Amino acid sequence: MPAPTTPTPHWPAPTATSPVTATVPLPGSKSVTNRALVLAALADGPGVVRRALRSRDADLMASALRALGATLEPAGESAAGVDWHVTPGPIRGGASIDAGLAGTVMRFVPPVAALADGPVSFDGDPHARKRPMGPILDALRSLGARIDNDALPFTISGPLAGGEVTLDASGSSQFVSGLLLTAARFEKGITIRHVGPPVPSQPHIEMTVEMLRAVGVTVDDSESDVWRVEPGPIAARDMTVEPDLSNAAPFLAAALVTGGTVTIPTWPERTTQPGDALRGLLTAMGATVTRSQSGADLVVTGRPTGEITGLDADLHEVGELTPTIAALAALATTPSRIRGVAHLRGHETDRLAALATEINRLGGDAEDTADGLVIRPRPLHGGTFHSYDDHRMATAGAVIGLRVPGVEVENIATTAKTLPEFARMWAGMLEAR
Ligand SMILES: O=C(O)C1=C[C@@H](OP(=O)(O)O)[C@@H](O)[C@H](O)C1
Ligand SMILES: C=C(OP(=O)(O)O)C(=O)O
Repeated sequence: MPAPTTPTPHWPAPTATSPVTATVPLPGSKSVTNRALVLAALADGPGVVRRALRSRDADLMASALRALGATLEPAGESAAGVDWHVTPGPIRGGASIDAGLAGTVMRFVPPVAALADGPVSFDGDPHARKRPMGPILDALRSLGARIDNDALPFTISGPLAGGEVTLDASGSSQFVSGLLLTAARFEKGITIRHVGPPVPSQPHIEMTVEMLRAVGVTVDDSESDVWRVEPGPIAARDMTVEPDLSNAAPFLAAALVTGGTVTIPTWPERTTQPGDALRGLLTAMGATVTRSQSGADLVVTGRPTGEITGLDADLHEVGELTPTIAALAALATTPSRIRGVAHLRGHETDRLAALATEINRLGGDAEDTADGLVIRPRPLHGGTFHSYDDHRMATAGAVIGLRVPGVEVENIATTAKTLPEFARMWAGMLEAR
């Protein structure tokens, strides 16, 4: 596939000269932040979203909700994030929403916009126009909205009353999450029925359902592939965002690659974040995964030799971990097969094609299959690792560069989508002792 070019200088990925020993505190989860902001903007009174992520995707969400009538005031901003004081307002029409490349903005905000008193237009980055939107836009149409296109850019006009809808969410769980987040505000609530191949990223749907219940919304998910939300108020709350466990992935991978130890503070005991699956995945690849003495932190240690074992894994539920796992697989001593992630072709870029192309560009042996990747051991060499404006491609390049001298990641700044401080945190991890 053609690699996009950008004018920014390439980032020389640092190569580790010794095992890393670092503690890496992570800012808040993108997925939790953007759900919490939507719920706060739709609530029945003022609320607070604490330790919210500041990043491109989160800032786009904040701007979108402001444009639709909510007031968001930042307080206590630090490296850990920001406390947003959110005061809901009547949902206003006439806004133009920039979704950037954020799936959460392009799928979670249109149902909010359908509550507005006038049309709302949406657009985003050039690649955002290629991301799948059809099923959620058709669902909104069948509930009464008028929408003039089947992908970005589009204009949506409500009102919609809610009711029953059937859709195929095999392309993205965000179609379901987006409808669920606003549904209590529809006059009739919603019943969503998924028909088609399995919905990916179930933990993200559980995250939506759990967060809705935490703000007093009644959700029935007792039948598989059917979700029913009762109409009613969304309670104003004080919510705290967990650290982003998917963004822990490249840092924890560094423990395996360098034969070192990486600690992530305040890893939740129980969470709906898919990043929690890293505990099992990294163990399968040779890591020792424990909790700190206090029990609060996650500690991952690689084999002293730095040897990484390939794995055969279905990542359908945790697709956003694929780029990091693929980077580790490219450094492993045995073959890997990643399955169940055909939907990654609709992510920030076609991640299956991009990963295979970039691993092979460095001399590796990777092949994209219909629903995943096959990666076989082969020595890698330096070269440019293109990021395709995809934050997780950029961090995958950084993981490979830890071991392979001369890797240069194109457009490292794209990590700002969910972790603007990535390059600085990466350098800090390598300097820590
Ligand atoms: O709801 C969410 O916050 C997300 C759901 C998943 O989307 P898909 O189901 O489209 O993979 C995930 O990959 C994305 O990073 C975030
Ligand atoms: C798929 C991802 O993002 P988005 O929320 O834009 O879908 C991701 O972060 O890996």
